[in-house]
Amino acid sequence: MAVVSTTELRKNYGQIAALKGVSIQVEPGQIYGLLGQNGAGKSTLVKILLGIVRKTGGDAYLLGYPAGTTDVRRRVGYLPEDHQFPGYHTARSLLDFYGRLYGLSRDDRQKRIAECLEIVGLQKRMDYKIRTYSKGMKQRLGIAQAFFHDPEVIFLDEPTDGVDPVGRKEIRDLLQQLKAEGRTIFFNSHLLSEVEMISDQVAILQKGEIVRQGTVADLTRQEGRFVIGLAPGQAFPTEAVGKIGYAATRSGDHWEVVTGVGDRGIDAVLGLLHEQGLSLRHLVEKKQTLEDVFVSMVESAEPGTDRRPARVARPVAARRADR
Ligand SMILES: Nc1ncnc2c1ncn2[C@@H]1O[C@H](COP(=O)(O)OP(=O)(O)OP(=O)(O)O)[C@@H](O)[C@H]1O
Repeated sequence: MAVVSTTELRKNYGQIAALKGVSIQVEPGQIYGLLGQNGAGKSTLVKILLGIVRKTGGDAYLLGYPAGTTDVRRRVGYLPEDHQFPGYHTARSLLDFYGRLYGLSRDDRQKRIAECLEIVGLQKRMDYKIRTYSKGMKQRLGIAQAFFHDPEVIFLDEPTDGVDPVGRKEIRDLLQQLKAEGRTIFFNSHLLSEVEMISDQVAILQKGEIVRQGTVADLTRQEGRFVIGLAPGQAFPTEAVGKIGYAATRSGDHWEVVTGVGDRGIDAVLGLLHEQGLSLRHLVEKKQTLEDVFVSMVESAEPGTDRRPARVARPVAARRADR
């Protein structure tokens, strides 16, 4: 059973169509990365799944139940974007507070606090006030809060936002650890290299629509392009390769050979190199980065149109109706 399943999910905020028929599936034990520009609808999708915002149409299921089902929330952890834990709390007192909300006994809370803070590497600072924590420490504490009650699925909104490269690596390792424990991780991020490094599945959301989804390998593959390197001093037989119907261009110390999409493959070129007594030192199918894929997806959008419009204060009744 899919952990998250949406079909033709739609959400309108008044005139604004935030989601225009989104269909996604997240399988158990995956790290699922949701990408999109500001205002693409990422938070809206997560908020519908968590029952914070009501859908306008379509279907949304979380752990097999309609999104928003109260009992399912116990099985879910959530780290919101820009969380602001009160600075007067310590890591220990904050998790104790959440433990009481979850209805854990005093003994269970003490045990779980020690375990969780050890996992996120905050045990030595657990009695310091949160206001003395760095951004990376606050994010790690936020993640500890999200998995404190041992949830099956964890939603993380920009978990590495504002964190330095070392802190980001620590958070990536932490997410891998949570995945190794069998949890499903659903996260939003603007940091495409992060998403590329840890996600099993990725979806790109643009103006309320999923424009690409698949594994990182699927999304970044450039079918029909190979990069070849020969032993030092050997010249690539561009002309001979051209005669058998392949275009080759030099790129630094390597040559890029276009085979085109289909069954043709690169074998004929390799055979020719062999016949000519050349020695192959490097051969890979060319890949693009997730950033290349993402930029090519969104560059067709008119500049600025995907930006979140300035919020205008609206009557309370209208805002309630949007929920
Ligand atoms: N409560 C609301 N009332 C009216 N419009 C809203 C509301 N919340 C979001 N929107 C609009 O819905 C669209 C999607 O917003 P959403 O916050 O889901 O995008 P996002 O991808 O999470 O953006 P960001 O990366 O900036 O957090 C935007 O056009 C936004 O202005």
